[in-house]
Amino acid sequence: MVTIEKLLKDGIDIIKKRDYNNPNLDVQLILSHLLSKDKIYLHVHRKNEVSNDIAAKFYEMSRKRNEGYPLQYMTNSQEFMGLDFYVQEGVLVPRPDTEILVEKIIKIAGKYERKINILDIGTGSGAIAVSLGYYLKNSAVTAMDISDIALKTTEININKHNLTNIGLIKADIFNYDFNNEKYDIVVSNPPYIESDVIKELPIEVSAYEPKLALDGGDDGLNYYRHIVKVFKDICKEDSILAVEIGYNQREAVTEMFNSANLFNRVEYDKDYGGNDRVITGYIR
Ligand SMILES: C[S@@+](CC[C@H](N)C(=O)[O-])C[C@H]1O[C@@H](n2cnc3c(N)ncnc32)[C@H](O)[C@@H]1O
Repeated sequence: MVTIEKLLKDGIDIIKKRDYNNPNLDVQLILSHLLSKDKIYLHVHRKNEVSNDIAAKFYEMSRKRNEGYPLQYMTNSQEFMGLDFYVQEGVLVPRPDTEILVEKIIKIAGKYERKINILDIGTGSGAIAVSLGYYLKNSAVTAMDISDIALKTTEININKHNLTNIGLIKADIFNYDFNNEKYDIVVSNPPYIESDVIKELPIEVSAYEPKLALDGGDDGLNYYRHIVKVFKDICKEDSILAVEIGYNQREAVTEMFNSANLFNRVEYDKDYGGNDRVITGYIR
């Protein structure tokens, strides 16, 4: 039997410090998860012994974490918009930057008195769709993804938050017939990394997060080109299109929005690092 204190110390020795990880926090989160207790418990009960079974799992998970395996896939959890999301290998871990996009839509949608139809293209864990469904009770949200595991994960999150205003569509956005369906708001955080750049990202992302969620083609812009085209067919006379973009994509995506000859106004919102992160086009 080994104490909590010893496990935490051993874990920090196993997980080597890199630029973007935090071994001290990681070991606490791994052990909290295994013991189903919060971090404070670990500190108050440092001298408590844990079972050999848990200790073995802890060492295994610490070694995996040291190889870059994302913590969120081990704990099956990521907080987003104040809600706990179930996440698993095969879906993108929701990022804080994406909250800018969700906050933008919540602000816009608050002004509608009618029921609003929202489409989320590339829903992943359902972070955007589920948050919008949760905070906008006057919304009917359609969450679309090409990936089975993404849709399964979104369904888990819909049930976790007891929502009844979200529907799922399994579809490839490049090849889907909307059949006259129209939406008030179309939102997307599409794959937008240039194909060649993916291998340069931190190992957590490049080795373990799904390429399908990252790869935006040679220039990273394939999905935006197509989403603007699709939007033309599914918009109403006052619809809104809002997309998350990469830090250097404002100009190119603005050009696409402008060439659509559809939007009366385009707005930009910055992320916490001061980069343009969300582009929103208003037809009216
Ligand atoms: C960057 S992730 C965004 C996930 C989630 N919306 C978020 O913000 O955390 C992009 C998502 O698009 C999905 N996707 C990729 N290609 C697609 C396609 N052709 N049609 C529909 N969805 C696609 C991926 O499976 C992935 O879940």
